[in-house]
Amino acid sequence: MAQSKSFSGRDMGIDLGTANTLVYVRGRGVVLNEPSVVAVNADDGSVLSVGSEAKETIGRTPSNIVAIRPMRDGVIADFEIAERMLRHFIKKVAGKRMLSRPRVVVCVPSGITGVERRAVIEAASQAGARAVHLVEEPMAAAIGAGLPVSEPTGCMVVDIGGGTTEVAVISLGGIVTARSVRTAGDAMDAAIISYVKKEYALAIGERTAEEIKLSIGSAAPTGKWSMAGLASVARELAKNESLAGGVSDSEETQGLLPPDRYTIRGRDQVSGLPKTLELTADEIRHALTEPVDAIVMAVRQTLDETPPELSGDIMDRGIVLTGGGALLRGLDVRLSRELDIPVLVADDPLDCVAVGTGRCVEDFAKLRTLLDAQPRLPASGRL
Ligand SMILES: Nc1ncnc2c1ncn2[C@@H]1O[C@H](COP(=O)(O)OP(=O)(O)OP(=O)(O)O)[C@@H](O)[C@H]1O
Repeated sequence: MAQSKSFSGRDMGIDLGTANTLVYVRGRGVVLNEPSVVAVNADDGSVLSVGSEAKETIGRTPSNIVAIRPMRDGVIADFEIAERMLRHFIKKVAGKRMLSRPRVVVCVPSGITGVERRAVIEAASQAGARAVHLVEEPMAAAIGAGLPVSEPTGCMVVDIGGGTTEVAVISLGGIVTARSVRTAGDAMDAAIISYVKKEYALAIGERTAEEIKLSIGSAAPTGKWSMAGLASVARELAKNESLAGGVSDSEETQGLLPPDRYTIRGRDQVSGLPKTLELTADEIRHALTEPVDAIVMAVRQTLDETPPELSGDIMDRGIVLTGGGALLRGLDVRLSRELDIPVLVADDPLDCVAVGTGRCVEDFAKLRTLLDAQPRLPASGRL
């Protein structure tokens, strides 16, 4: 992987995500997939660790170490730290002695402003790129999901990441209508934190909330876990490494039946002491109502703005879900039921954006026209 091999000089595609950063190297595929987290010494500003190692420190740092997520809501919230993170990942992949500077295609949310675009280009250039091109996230997601983006037929992709949900209708190599809402996986975690606090006066951290979501979260009552869902839960939980709590019935996970209870530990806000609590899937589904409703609403509004001919294509073809949030159990069922349109989860939804960005690197000359689109008018931009 990236640690042992140097891909110096090879062009790269980078999915600079709120939750995870993935790097695709030309001719090699995805060679790096790490959390978008940097641990910094607050005393002197030095970077202590980046990626998986830094994520370990979230919620556990002594006061002089801060774990920073430089990407928030899908945009660069802390430019300096984002640049250091990018530089670290590019160096990790390209090797310390970069013989030639790579061309880099970076994937950005569709609602990004001109200032934010320039910030991304500058960060990647400072990190060692010789040329930087941007591809919009829903376009990359659609390419990665194998949708026929260049054909004169409408297809709809909904990419649910950590910070943003990107909804887009694509036809003839361009985004016809798009919506980017700042409600996605992180908002689901926040909703779980506030539910547990309100109902049980128990304080839990982001990592525990995410583990609850991965283990028993859902958008509609569902039956079995899909293989893709189960694999992603294992992968994401492994990134968090040590579980704060535990799934109550391990046989249920092995048999592909989602568990319906999850045990957590947190701090009782009244006594200040550690407390153990068992949560049910039903109450977590209830806790997720607001973010899930916001995602359904974003898709509905985008459909409302879609020209009728393209709507017909989408009715026939169905809506394709990508991004980690696509794996929330029952989300496809819920969307399909509310919108009366078939909804499909892409294969490997967590990798679609990186793979699509990678395709732009591999077929640069052919897909060049899909890159560096200018920001659209606010009506179809970020809410
Ligand atoms: N099985 C699952 N069920 C529910 N959510 C999941 C699952 N697996 C991953 N996620 C969530 O998906 C999100 C990460 O998805 P992804 O890696 O696509 O986002 P990102 O690209 O980093 O974010 P953004 O697109 O906003 O920049 C996290 O919030 C994570 O908790």
